[in-house]
Amino acid sequence: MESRKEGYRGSGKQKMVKIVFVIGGPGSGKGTQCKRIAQQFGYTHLSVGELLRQEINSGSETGSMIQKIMKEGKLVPSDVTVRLLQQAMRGMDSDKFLIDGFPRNEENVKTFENLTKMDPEFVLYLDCPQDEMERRLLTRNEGREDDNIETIRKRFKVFMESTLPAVQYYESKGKVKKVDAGKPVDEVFESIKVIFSQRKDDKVRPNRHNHTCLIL
Ligand SMILES: Nc1ncnc2c1ncn2[C@@H]1O[C@H](COP(=O)(O)OP(=O)(O)O)[C@@H](O)[C@H]1O
Ligand SMILES: Nc1ccn([C@@H]2O[C@H](COP(=O)(O)OP(=O)(O)O)[C@@H](O)[C@H]2O)c(=O)n1
Ligand SMILES: [Mg+2]
Repeated sequence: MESRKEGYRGSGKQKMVKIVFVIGGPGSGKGTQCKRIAQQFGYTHLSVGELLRQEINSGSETGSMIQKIMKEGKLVPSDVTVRLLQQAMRGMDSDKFLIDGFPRNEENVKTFENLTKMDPEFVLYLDCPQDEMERRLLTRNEGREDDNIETIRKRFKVFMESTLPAVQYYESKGKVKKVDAGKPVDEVFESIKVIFSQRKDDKVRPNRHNHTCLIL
């Protein structure tokens, strides 16, 4: 399917943007691969988890609500998440967004559709065995409150019960590109490169100013 830019009207201003969602279990390598994709193909990388952590660090009331939910490995209400995402997209002078860690459930999907009237170009699904994801998270060492074995297990459960149905929704629309994310980083990126290189808009190497990863 040819890529198609969507009108983004959330702020009153019209902005033509293209979005790709990156979904995968906790520790599947979303952040790692998104950085590379952003650099090589000129996308702006937005990590929804990082946006939520920024809100926690701002000390707002919403932030303390988010912190409790994250610690439990649960999902933040979609209106909060999508609002943060919209704000971040509005603030960036970019027309290609790689949205990492979103959607996480069907409510995320519906809220995004309702508020932005946009559809992703496609959904990159990083498929990784759970024991490998667990190993990676336990050695990630980013000081995250949710990277402990108890919360990790809860996050796996949420992934199976809530996120996989969202993947299935996009599968039914023919929008999912799945890669085996259990392999070493470079090998996973090789598979991802094939997917992005096949797309007309992404073939051309981006200009250098487009390489920014906004949040990470
Ligand atoms: N393919 C891979 N093989 C081994 N380790 C990986 C791989 N991809 C990522 N990692 C490491 O695993 C941890 C989780 O990766 P990350 O990109 O943060 O995943 P996610 O954003 O999906 O939770 C990090 O420490 C990262 O360096
Ligand atoms: N769409 C999203 C994304 C993240 N989150 C919350 O943020 C946490 C961390 O998300 P993340 O994407 O940074 O986690 P990783 O998969 O990168 O390990 C999740 O476990 C949820 O609590 C959410 O509620 N909704
Ligand atoms: Mg991540």
